[in-house]
Amino acid sequence: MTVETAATEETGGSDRESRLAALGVLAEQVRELMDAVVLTDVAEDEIARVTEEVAVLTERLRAARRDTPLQPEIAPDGSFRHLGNAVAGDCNPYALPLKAEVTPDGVRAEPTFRPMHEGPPNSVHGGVTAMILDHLFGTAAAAAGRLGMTASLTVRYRRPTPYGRPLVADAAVTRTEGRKTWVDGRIATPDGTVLVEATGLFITPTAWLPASEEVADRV
Ligand SMILES: CCCCCCCCCCCCCCCC(=O)SCCNC(=O)CCNC(=O)[C@H](O)C(C)(C)COP(=O)(O)OP(=O)(O)OC[C@H]1O[C@@H](n2cnc3c(N)ncnc32)[C@H](O)[C@@H]1OP(=O)(O)O
Repeated sequence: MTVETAATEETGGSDRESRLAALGVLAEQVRELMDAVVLTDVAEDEIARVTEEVAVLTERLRAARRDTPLQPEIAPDGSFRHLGNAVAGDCNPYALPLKAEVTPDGVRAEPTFRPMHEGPPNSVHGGVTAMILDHLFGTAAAAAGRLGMTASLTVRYRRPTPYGRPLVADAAVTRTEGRKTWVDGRIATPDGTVLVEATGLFITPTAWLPASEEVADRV
């Protein structure tokens, strides 16, 4: 795994940080746009006008483009970040973005899902909650010095997951064996009602072993 270090101030890092912050604001605005699309009830001719305007904006952004989304890197403050990631990336409109914090037991987050995550009527799609747990589990493994790829994820859906209100998610490593790491966790309401729980198996690719322990302090 190759992780670049973000540009420093001497190499124009503050300009880059400012641009990335602006991209984060754009991504958040696009999330608002996506919710507006799934909820809008405006007239058809207004939908057509908005579609034309969005097409123009899309072309403006395409005027200069990278080959891939933003890749993992060490931020100026020394922490790991992956701004283009589909779950945690501030600059990816598809991401919540999930903010995980390391706790004495593992990791914890307070995800709030959105109307655009609709699955069954009025609740969050099971694939979306599984994705969030998958990422949180990978973060728990990394924080324990066991950076890995998901080999399997078993999800148990206990209650429909609502959007529009803060929930609590946590994950912790339960067992290790060689390059294998098992992680358990859940998404629950703040009062502790479990909505989704899962168990994941993460495997550290042999090539990642040298970086694996080093990353723990950067998560
Ligand atoms: C400075 C940097 C900071 C970084 C700080 C990062 C912090 C931020 C964290 C972000 C967190 C993101 C979390 C998202 C995580 C994804 O979304 S990952 C994407 C989804 N997963 C994938 O794409 C994985 C695709 N699969 C693979 O690449 C490979 O199959 C794997 C999983 C790496 C394993 O390959 P391998 O190492 O070649 O495994 P192999 O030698 O065949 O088998 C090893 C052992 O595992 C077992 N095994 C292999 N596969 C499986 C399986 N699927 N099920 C059960 N057992 C299995 C084998 O049987 C074998 O067992 P033993 O015989 O040793 O008992």
